[in-house]
Amino acid sequence: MKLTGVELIHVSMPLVSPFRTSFGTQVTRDLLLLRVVTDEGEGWGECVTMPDPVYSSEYVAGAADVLRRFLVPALAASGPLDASRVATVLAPFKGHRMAKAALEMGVLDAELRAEGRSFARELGAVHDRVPCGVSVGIMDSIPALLDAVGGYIDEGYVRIKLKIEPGWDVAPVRAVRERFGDDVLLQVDANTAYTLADARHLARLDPFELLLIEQPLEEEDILGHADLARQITTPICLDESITSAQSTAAAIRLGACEVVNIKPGRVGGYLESRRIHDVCVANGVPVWCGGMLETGIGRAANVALAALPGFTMPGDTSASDRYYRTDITEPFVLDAGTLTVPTGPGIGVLPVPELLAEVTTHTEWLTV
Ligand SMILES: CC(=O)N[C@@H](Cc1ccc2ccccc2c1)C(=O)O
Ligand SMILES: [Mg+2]
Repeated sequence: MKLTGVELIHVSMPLVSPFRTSFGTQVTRDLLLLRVVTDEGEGWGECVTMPDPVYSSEYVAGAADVLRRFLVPALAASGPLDASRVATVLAPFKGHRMAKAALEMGVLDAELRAEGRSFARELGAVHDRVPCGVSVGIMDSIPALLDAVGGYIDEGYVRIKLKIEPGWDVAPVRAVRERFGDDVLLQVDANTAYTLADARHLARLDPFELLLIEQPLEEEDILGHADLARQITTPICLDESITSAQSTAAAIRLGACEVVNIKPGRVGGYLESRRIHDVCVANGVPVWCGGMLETGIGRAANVALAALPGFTMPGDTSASDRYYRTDITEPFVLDAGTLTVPTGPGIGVLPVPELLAEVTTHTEWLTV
């Protein structure tokens, strides 16, 4: 398979409602899609960067630049395309895992479509459908939060995740427990908003029997999470800190996490995601699939990944309408709390051209 070129497609999609986290409030999702064109057909990749480097160090314009000047030229110069070699070809360029993940995803999709093989089969999926959780933002009031949570439970979501930050943590968790009871699967995500000095405060969440607390401390603070784990009983899950199979093994060995959130964009792709899954399974650490408000393109691949055996906890693979009134692919619709794993070649979905055109702000063709 030979690379003909890559089209960068900048997309801006309005969110159905503002999504507030400890790092800010989003009202639209501005992201980058890659259309990888080869002599044997096309493949699609989704770059999950945000416009600003507030979730991680990557951001949309930076990803476009590193793809344009370094990653795509290197891939083009590396000879015949082979998805299993993309990470090696791109390794000389440090970091930029979300940009690398998008390019590898596009090559893998093209390769698998040409072979008539699905992501699910390539990655080793063992389920036909995956149970879905939902991520609930920080709200203006407790009543508003309870309305939102009640709505998601009515829609069938099997797990509720609440975004928290200092000043919005114990009270919302207590209110959800009091309203919806102890049987609701409930977890929280701080997106690095706390420090080890908050340990005693975070221990006040212990009585609420949460499944986990996600990324309470900053990305680099692996030892801090290990120290925190000795001061609270709520299991710690890492998100931003998990960047590779190697860093996952280190975090587990250091006692920094009991659960892992796997996000293909954050770790450099779906192949590294499978390696992280394997490391976690070997260590008895449950994993779940995180979300970056992907379009149906990334969502399709995430649902396939979430069907691997070690994904034993519901992830943030929510339905398309959690974030978008209109997705750019056929929408993913919740069915009895689950999403169905795509079975078609590659990621199994394609953008609907007129829907993609409506949300495309600009495109750039990278010749090779
Ligand atoms: C579903 C979920 O909570 N995702 C991320 C945080 C997040 C939140 C908001 C976002 C807005 C635009 C792009 C990416 C975003 C990622 C997380 O688990 O930490
Ligand atoms: Mg998170």
